[in-house]
Amino acid sequence: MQCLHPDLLQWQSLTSEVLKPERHMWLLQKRTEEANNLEGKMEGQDLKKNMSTPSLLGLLIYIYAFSLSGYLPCLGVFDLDGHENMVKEALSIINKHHDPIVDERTIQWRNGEKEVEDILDVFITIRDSKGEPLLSVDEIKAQIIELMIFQSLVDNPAHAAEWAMAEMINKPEILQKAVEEIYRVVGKERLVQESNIVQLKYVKACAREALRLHPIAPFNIPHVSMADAVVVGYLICSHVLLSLIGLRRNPWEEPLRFQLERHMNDDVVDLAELELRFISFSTGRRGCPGTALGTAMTVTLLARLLQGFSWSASLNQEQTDLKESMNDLFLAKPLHAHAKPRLHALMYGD
Ligand code: HEM
Repeated sequence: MQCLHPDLLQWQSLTSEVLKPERHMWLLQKRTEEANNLEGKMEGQDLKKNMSTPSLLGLLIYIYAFSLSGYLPCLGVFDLDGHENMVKEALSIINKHHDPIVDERTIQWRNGEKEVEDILDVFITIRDSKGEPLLSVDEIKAQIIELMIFQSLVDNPAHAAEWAMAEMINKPEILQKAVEEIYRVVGKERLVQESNIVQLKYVKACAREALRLHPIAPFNIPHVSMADAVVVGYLICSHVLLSLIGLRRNPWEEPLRFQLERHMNDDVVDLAELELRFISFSTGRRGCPGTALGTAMTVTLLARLLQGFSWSASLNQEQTDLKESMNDLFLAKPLHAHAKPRLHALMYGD
């Protein structure tokens, strides 16, 4: 039985094509190069230096922001809260940065100078059942922004790793155990690889606990179930949004404590939580298709930060400040911590 809107079916087949397991493996080499660059560039660098990133993060705020015209559409033309203007401004900055890359790449394909090397190439070359390009150039540009904002790809792994680090620096015994696990499994002579993730149970529990305690947004992407459903014993009526903040608290003891034991009893520790005792990647038909990629990025980032550096609160502070921002669920102030390299200099590249 086909019960999905054709546009949704197209969107789902597109995302499953772009994020299918073969592609995940195919892009491993590129992710490893990026991770290696990060290790080398860590000291003193601003990791959010891409000029379009602040605009993307700004857009995330407006996905959930209260807007009067959302309730009284007739007021939409007045843009009373200024959201429309701010979203337009942010989109124009993002487009200025991304459009030339898409345009140049499309020309390379037209001139036959290119082969499939990354997800942008996949978007350009993907065909429909008649062999025609599935997406126009404008649709490709829209898809890329969509992938970056709507799926929070741009910051979900960094958000989880930043919160995990902030929590762990305040709990040196946890930090120490995670580092010991990394040295036991991987050692000091080579950097953590994605293939090690399966053995890094304790590090994964740290990332999982960060995802539980610090979701990136207060509500799930506006997906609702069409019929009543039971989630962790709670009846959720149809058309109700799940609150990520509520779920991080309800089924847990001492829910606001960063406590790893709650995850260590399972034989396998995964970042995905299929029983929805909290929401990391969610589940079901609209669950995150980037679970494998999101897990790989989050755990590798966290593990490499722990492997490569000794961490402490920034100078003159005993603890990191764990206050949440007033406007969103990010740290009120970006994490500033003291990182001292502890591997051989050759491990940090040039
Ligand atoms: C730590 C990393 C990530 C987390 C925590 C995460 C979490 C989520 C969540 C909670 C949803 C909503 C599910 C729902 O409403 O039921 C979602 C949707 C989605 N995510 Fe992720 N995600 C992550 C990384 C990624 C990555 C790396 C990609 C792709 C490159 C991705 C692609 C998507 C897509 C395409 C959807 C929409 C699915 C749909 O609408 O059917 N995500 N993600």
